[in-house]
Amino acid sequence: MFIFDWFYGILASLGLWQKEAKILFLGLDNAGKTTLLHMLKDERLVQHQPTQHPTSEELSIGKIKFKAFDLGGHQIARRVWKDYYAKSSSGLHISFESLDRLLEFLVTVKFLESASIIPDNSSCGYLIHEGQRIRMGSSLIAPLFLEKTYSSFLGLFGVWSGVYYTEKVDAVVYLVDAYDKERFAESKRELDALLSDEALANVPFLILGNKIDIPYAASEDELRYHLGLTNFTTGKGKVNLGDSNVRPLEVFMCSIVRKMGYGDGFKWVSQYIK
Ligand SMILES: Nc1nc2c(ncn2[C@@H]2O[C@H](COP(=O)(O)OP(=O)(O)OP(=O)(O)O)[C@@H](O)[C@H]2O)c(=O)[nH]1
Ligand SMILES: [Mg+2]
Repeated sequence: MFIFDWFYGILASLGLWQKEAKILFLGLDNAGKTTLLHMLKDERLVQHQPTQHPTSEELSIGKIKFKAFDLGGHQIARRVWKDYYAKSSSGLHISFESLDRLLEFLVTVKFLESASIIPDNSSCGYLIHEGQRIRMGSSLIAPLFLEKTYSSFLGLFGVWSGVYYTEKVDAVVYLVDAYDKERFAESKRELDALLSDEALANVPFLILGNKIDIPYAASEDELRYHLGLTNFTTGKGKVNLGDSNVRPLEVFMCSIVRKMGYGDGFKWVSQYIK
């Protein structure tokens, strides 16, 4: 079948065949995340509006599953990054008010023992189900069992606005605009926050320095230096990190529009996706 062959070809060339991978595409706005996702998806170069809402491309053919999440990089969008990698259960996205009403209802019908929204700085909340405390992220993520069991109620309440799966992340692809040197510091800050987040401990990071087709874009060494990665990358090629507890991390320079560089990056990262 044409589609199969074509898709298989792309994944195989990226070393992702027969792998079920959840990959997050992160990085500042304008770094090239959406351009990359679409290039991987249909090898087409498309001009995109800045991403306002998280989108995901879930491609699944036969045994091959490949799920990429493209989260916007502008400042407000960065606040939801965490919802995509925090170790919460699978969930669905509902609004604050609706959640309040929904929880009250579920307690009344004794589906939940108790439920409360405990707002803190990140306005996260918890609900208690079968003695377990289930955290809900900043955008209020209720667990999937609600969706499964009570989707009709949710329909009734008109609260369902989409399901987000927040199981384990297999890899993070972090894009940096190598031409936009003024924003290296900002990009470093966001990267540092991700690297030091417990929920992402040991998750492989592929750092892509994009747009090297533009003259005067930073070199790989320059980018490593400005991102503070000079002594932290784990080596290109096949490096067995085995039980060393070291997070795979490497920088690859690329130009998405010229279709170069990122393939090597994906090949590199795929060896660390189990
Ligand atoms: N010169 C050059 N421009 C690129 C390259 N990749 C992406 N761009 C351009 O960079 C701009 C931003 O690309 P997007 O893919 O929309 O960036 P994004 O990271 O998704 O941005 P947000 O959605 O705002 O987070 C677009 O104008 C792209 O055409 C590249 O390799 N070289
Ligand atoms: Mg985008």
